[in-house]
Amino acid sequence: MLQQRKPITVGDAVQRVMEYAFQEKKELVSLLQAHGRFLAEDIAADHDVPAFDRSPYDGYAIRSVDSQGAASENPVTFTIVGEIGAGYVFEEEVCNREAVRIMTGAPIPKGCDVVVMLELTHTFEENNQMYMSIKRTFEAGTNISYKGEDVQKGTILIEKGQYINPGVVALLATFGVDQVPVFRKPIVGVIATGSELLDPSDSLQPGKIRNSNAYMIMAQIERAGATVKYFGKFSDDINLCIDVVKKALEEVDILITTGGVSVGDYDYLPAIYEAIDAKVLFNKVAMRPGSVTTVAARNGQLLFGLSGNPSACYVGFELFTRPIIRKAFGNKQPHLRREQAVLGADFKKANPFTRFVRGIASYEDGQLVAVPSGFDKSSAVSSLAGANAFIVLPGGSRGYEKGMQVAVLLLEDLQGSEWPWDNIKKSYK
Ligand SMILES: Nc1nc2c(c(=O)[nH]1)N[C@H]1C(S)=C(S)[C@@H](COP(=O)(O)OP(=O)(O)OC[C@H]3O[C@@H](n4cnc5c(N)ncnc54)[C@H](O)[C@@H]3O)O[C@H]1N2
Ligand code: MOO
Ligand SMILES: [Mg+2]
Repeated sequence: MLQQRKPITVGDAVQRVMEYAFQEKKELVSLLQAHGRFLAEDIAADHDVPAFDRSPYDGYAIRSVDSQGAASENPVTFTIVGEIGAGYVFEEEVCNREAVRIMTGAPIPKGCDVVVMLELTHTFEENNQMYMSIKRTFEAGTNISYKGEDVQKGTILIEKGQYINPGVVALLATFGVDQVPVFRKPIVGVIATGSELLDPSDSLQPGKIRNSNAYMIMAQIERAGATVKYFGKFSDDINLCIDVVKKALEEVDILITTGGVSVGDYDYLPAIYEAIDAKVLFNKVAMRPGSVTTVAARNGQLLFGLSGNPSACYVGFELFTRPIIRKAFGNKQPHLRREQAVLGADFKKANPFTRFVRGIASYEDGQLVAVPSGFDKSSAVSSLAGANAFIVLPGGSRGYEKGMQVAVLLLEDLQGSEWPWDNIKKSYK
């Protein structure tokens, strides 16, 4: 007699998985390789930025005191005593009614406390000497970019766990971090099971389908930030699959299989977990699609048994595997970012399990609106391409109508959320 599986809530299932989060590991990568990684240490400023007072404009550096009395009917003339471009230092002290031609980014010469923009000056030559005149006064400090005005020495600039975006790369370069401490990417193995599977390059044959899940999961692993190790597709042969799973576990941090987790005659994953002494954390989740998602643990390693149905497989990865990967990066918000949205279309099919409808969330007049992205069966592959969100429809006996408030989980978002599973309630008009 078939043993009934007991469904648990999605939140409980995710929690069971997160208890197996593994130890973060650090490595150094060159700055050129750092984009898209996660910082493994806080980075503090070891100098001010700017590191010296500098000019924000092209013009003339002068002493404010010398501009006193300047007016349109009373221009004040300065002797130009030198010129300084960015990257150079003007060594002499600037004295009474002297000006130094200065370029944007150059250090302010000693004695000067004002930069006059070139457009406000008149330059002329007399007896082989260059002069400059101005027709207004300037207060001390006009047009000076002060040392430390951007960043002060000692400030924590970027915290451990921060995603390294182009702006973070700029800071790392500014502070000379050319070997960047980042969290090591977990290696995630992928195995596809199913005697019906063909490679994408194969021609279709009767009863067969192309293996889309493995390629989809590999792209999801990369989107989550981890490294992929693909072991291939295998027919439903239990002994072969046991060998492959065992071998794969020696080479990866996490192992994902797709297919074979339900109750069919050739659904061998439950037997495989038993054969290799893996402890099943759950094998039924109160969700659609992906109710058969099974997760097992063995020697601290997690095995994700994702469904063979493409939409179920996709959802299972994002809800259960993604946060484990993000956690390995010291990320404090490893789960999909949750937002509130207005349902943009009726979804009348009631279901006792919480639905994760693949959807498109977009702003309309400042309001986030979510609509399904297409065909909604667990077996659907077409609706995945357009999806940027899951529309979360809690289980119940009634359907949902356009205009209701719903939670959405955003798929392409880097910010994530700490724990999106509390207070997901039914919303009735
Ligand atoms: N009697 C029951 N039957 C089923 C149940 C159930 O509770 N009782 N659950 C259904 C649900 S829900 C799902 S989801 C599927 C899960 O199936 P499996 O995870 O066991 O996966 P398979 O049987 O191997 O395949 C299911 C489906 O997906 C296609 N598939 C498999 N691998 C791939 C791949 N790599 N790329 C693309 N498509 C793939 C496969 O051909 C099947 O059509 O079980 C229900 N049945
Ligand atoms: O696990 Mo199935 O995806 O609920 O449809
Ligand atoms: Mg099956």
